[in-house]
Amino acid sequence: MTATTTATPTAAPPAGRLVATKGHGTQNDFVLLDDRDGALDLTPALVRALCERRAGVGGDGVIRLVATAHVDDAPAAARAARWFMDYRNADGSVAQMCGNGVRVFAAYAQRLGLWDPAAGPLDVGTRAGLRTVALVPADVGEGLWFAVGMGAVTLPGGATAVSDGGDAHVDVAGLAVTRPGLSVDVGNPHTVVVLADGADLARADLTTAPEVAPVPHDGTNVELVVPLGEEAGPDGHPRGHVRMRVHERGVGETRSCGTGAVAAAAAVRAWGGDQAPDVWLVDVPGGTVRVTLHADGQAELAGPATLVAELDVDLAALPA
Ligand SMILES: N[C@@H](CCC[C@H](N)C(=O)O)C(=O)O
Repeated sequence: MTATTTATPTAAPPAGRLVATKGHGTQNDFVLLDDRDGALDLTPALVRALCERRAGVGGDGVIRLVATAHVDDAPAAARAARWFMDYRNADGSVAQMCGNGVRVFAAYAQRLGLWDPAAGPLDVGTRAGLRTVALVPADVGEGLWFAVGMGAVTLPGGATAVSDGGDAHVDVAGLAVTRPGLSVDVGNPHTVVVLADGADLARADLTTAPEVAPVPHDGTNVELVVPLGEEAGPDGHPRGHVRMRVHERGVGETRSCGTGAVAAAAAVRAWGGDQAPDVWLVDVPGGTVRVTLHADGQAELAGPATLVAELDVDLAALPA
């Protein structure tokens, strides 16, 4: 049951202009567009121009808020949501899901008057299915975080043991040897590689995409993780802790990836066996998020979402 409100439509911008909002979740940054009536022709070229960091607005991706009724290729499960997150990577490609993005989408829906958190969670349609967002107390710092029901997390290559490491081989520039990688599906594809320590993590060169073999059919996001051990959580139960860097499909290295954090937690728990914790803090260059892995295979991602600026974009001034 979605808790959306009936908001008055915004006035259309003048011809040649686009009203946009800039936001981020742990410094994974996005250009947000209010296209609730589905009138915008969001071409790959427009996405690339908006995301361009020097001549454009700058972002790891574009998030278009649109009524699900206007999305022809929305999966059946997403049709229960009134609003749909149409997510595009900075290179113009379409992605099924974005864990940081869906939190920022919720903050944006709230700002637009389309969601009242006091009335209940927000249902969000995505290409990976239905996602649900609610406000929760922050784990790190003050204020509120956005907690997202992320759906099922699966290991397409099967569960693995530490000694096996995974179902793929990953070659990361800057690291001497090829590492095992574990494929994790969070609605979008991930390959998680465990490293020994922070020195290895710092040494990894993510200015080029890690080479994954066998080559994933639809590409993959690659997470490099270093386990940091366990600590007691606020409820007294042990909580796992990892540090992560990520190379995102369709973008390059980013300062955070929410689906990647879920994949990292799922992989480290698979390597750790039955005794591994269900709750994980994942430190990324842009901050910290919390992942909860439920016994039924469902995951929750919690973290901050920040709206930074309202922008009046001159389309004619964007790079070609
Ligand atoms: N940064 C996002 C993931 C965005 C999509 C990804 N690059 C893909 O192509 O699958 C996140 O926070 O999950």
